[in-house]
Amino acid sequence: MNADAQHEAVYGAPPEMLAVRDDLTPMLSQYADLCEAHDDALVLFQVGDFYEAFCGAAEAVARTCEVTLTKREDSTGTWPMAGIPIDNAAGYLERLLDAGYRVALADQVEDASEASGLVDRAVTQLITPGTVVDEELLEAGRATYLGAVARDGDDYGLAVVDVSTGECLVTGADRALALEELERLAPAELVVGPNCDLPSLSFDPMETPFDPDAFDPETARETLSRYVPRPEAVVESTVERRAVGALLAYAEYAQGDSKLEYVTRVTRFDPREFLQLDATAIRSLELFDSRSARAGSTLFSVLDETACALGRRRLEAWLRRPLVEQGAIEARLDAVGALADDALSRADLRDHLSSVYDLERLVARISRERASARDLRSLKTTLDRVPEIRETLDGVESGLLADLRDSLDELDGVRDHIDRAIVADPPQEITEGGVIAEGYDAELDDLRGTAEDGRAWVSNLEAHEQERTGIDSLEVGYNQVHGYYIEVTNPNLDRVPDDYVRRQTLKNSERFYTPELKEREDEILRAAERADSLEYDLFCEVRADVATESARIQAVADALADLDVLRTLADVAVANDYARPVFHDGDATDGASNDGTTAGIEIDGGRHPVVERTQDEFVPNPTSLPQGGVALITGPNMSGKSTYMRQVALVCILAQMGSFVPADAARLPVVDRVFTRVGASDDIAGGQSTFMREMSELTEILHNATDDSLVLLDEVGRGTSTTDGLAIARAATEFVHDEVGAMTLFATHYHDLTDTADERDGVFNLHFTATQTDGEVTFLHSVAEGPSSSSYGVEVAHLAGVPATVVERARSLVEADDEGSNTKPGQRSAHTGPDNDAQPTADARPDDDIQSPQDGPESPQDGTLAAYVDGLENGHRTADDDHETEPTVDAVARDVADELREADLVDTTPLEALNLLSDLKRRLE
Ligand SMILES: Nc1ncnc2c1ncn2[C@@H]1O[C@H](COP(=O)(O)OP(=O)(O)OP(=O)(O)O)[C@@H](O)[C@H]1O
Repeated sequence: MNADAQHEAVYGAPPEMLAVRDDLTPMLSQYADLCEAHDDALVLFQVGDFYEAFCGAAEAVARTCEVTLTKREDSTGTWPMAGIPIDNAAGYLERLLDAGYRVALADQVEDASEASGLVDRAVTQLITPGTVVDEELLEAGRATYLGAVARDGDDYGLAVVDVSTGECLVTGADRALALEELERLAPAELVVGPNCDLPSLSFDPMETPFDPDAFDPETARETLSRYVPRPEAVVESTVERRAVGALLAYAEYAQGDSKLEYVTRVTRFDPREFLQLDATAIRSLELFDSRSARAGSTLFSVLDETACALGRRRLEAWLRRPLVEQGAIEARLDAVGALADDALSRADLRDHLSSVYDLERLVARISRERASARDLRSLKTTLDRVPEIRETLDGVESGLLADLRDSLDELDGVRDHIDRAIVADPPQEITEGGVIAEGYDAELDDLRGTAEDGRAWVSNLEAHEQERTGIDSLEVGYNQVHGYYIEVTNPNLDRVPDDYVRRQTLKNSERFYTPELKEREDEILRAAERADSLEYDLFCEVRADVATESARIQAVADALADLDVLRTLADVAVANDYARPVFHDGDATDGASNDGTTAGIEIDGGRHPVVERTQDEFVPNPTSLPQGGVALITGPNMSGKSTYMRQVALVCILAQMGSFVPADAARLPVVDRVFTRVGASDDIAGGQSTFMREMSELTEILHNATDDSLVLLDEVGRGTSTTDGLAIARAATEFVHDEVGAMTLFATHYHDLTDTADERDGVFNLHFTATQTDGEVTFLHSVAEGPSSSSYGVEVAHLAGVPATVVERARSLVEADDEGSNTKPGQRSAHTGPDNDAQPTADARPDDDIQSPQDGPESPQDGTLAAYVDGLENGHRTADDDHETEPTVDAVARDVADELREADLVDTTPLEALNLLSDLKRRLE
């Protein structure tokens, strides 16, 4: 989409114009200059009411915006041209952005009527996915980030800014963590520093080339010092400083090389201060985006009862970044609890917050000098709510709510100022008067008085002149071109007095003025014009004055956002019957845990917050997952395994973001990370090798999970042959149990895997079942202890109405397989086949010996999964695994390789070569 080749003809001055540079008309010459100066964007050039583009850029605009490609002809040539109307440019700009273009708006910066010759034009704004500030191009409830990444050896710095609100975040981490954070923040546009070497990302940011010098440590310090007094106090390393410095430098450049006044806080965070959710987990738990077409089928949409855009963005941030500090989590839970218990305050808060405007964006517009008088009034309306909100919070018992109430600065000065200065219902335009309230400025009142007196004199003039001249039909009127006039019809012209001066002749009448009328007119116009321009100046002064309070207003915005989220979480908890989770510190004596293991996740009557909304009757299920425990979950397709696993993860995430949870009760540890690996068939990776993806996600988990992590494995190993799949699944289970110690839920169709529970204390089986009632298959959706019956799949096939002959044949195959098989892990056995008989997939392939990629001489002999699988297959890992290894692909491959090595290609005819190849291939297969 963002093809450079495509942009070559679009960005920069059109070569055909440069060829006749000296002969171009002044306007096109100005266009070419601006294109040259902004050769990293498509220049849209204001000509009156249109933005125009020429040559290659015109073709791109015409194609992308579906507008007509016309041409401009002059003495130097014929130039392809396309234009978009300025009045509704937003929709067109959006299309250009979506098509991957960066756009520079070259506006007329002087009044065309005052210009002597060519109107001055300048690029006033660069519009790119990460720098858009126009309301129409922004999603109200979502932060749009611009990001920058810098690298120093193994350390990465990452910074993002939301240019529409001024929120600026910076962090530093090793490569893996930084990439994870980058995925989580998913900036719309990314400035990548030298040598960063980023892999392909799961989202699709516009990568922006920018001056590498901006990443220089000293330059970055200088940039950052424009925003914070002591850069060293904000960031923790040079690489963080380089990232945030370059980021701000680019944002300034995009906003016309000026400081971003509304960036009043640069906040550093450590990813480890939050529950880490990588992009895979965010996606597979469907926190924000759902793979299902059903509306409202994400966790965010279930929670989103926010009353204002501030709250909506904050809710998203909290859900993306649940906490790990128990005190902070409890503070949020206390606040949610207090509001949940107080329906009246909750309703009042909702009411007040729903009339709160998007303060963060308002303040940014005010600082950027783009706010209108209406924006200032919106600010006032919002601030008017603050005392009421404070009052509502007076009676509510919670430390956090009390703190938030205290930080709600009433900003009386700002409110009064706006109230005194700006009329109650100002016009959208700020240059045409009617904006400043009466009594605010004496000079303005005088000027308005003069204009008013003049108009009053004119309105009396008609009667006065009718009486003086005796012409009853005489009229006094006004038009834009000629100003005030006295109109006399032709039959009365003989009675016109001598002081009437002819102004205009019409068909049936003449228009006149008198010297006094002219004088009054000049007076009125002078006063009105002067008043308009004074109003504009006064308005700018008020706006600038309000801008000096940006930081205080942003602090109010911050508190309102938090309040809206806490109120929302309370609403959701009450409406959906959620319970307050209790956190324990992992001590078994602290309760709940049964058999001496350390207490882990204990949930009574847990529900999936999203699925329960779409289901007539959702069956709640308990969870008891000790710390370090691995639950192997079996059961037929559609029985509820994935839903169950996800609901456990969602309960943990909700709890750590400070929300009540969909359960009767929950006792939880604070988890440090949630990992998910969902099965190949569920994977949206599409054409890529899903197995490779599955394995790299598994590797990621096994490397990074800790004993405080929650791991969901859904059908791991399904992407390859049954033998390898089962071996990998077993190895992964053992590894995660023996080496990692993470709380793990593993849904599997490999029935053989359930044996692992006999070998390891911390591994246990759970299962889901189905029954048949009146010929209908019913999934009970309730979890039970122990493994699912191994032949269950065939029974489900039967229940599902698969023809009897097929079911019988399947049964006899299972029995035959049972009799003739080993039960060694890694080999097909009676139960080895995935028990998801209702779903004939790749799993149903006959047994084969495709070697797992981890095998072979290069296998690392360390504590990795690869080594583990290797060990298993070679019989060294498990004490009771004393079977001979089946003839493996190793031996065949070695033979084939030897034969290839020995083949004398010089003396081989093409036919012989083909035969050899075919033979080797057959043996390998
Ligand atoms: N506890 C429950 N109560 C009611 N309905 C449920 C419950 N759990 C799941 N369901 C319903 O069953 C459907 C299938 O559930 P789920 O995808 O979890 O099954 P599964 O066992 O993981 O299937 P597969 O093995 O094919 O992935 C869900 O979409 C939901 O409609």
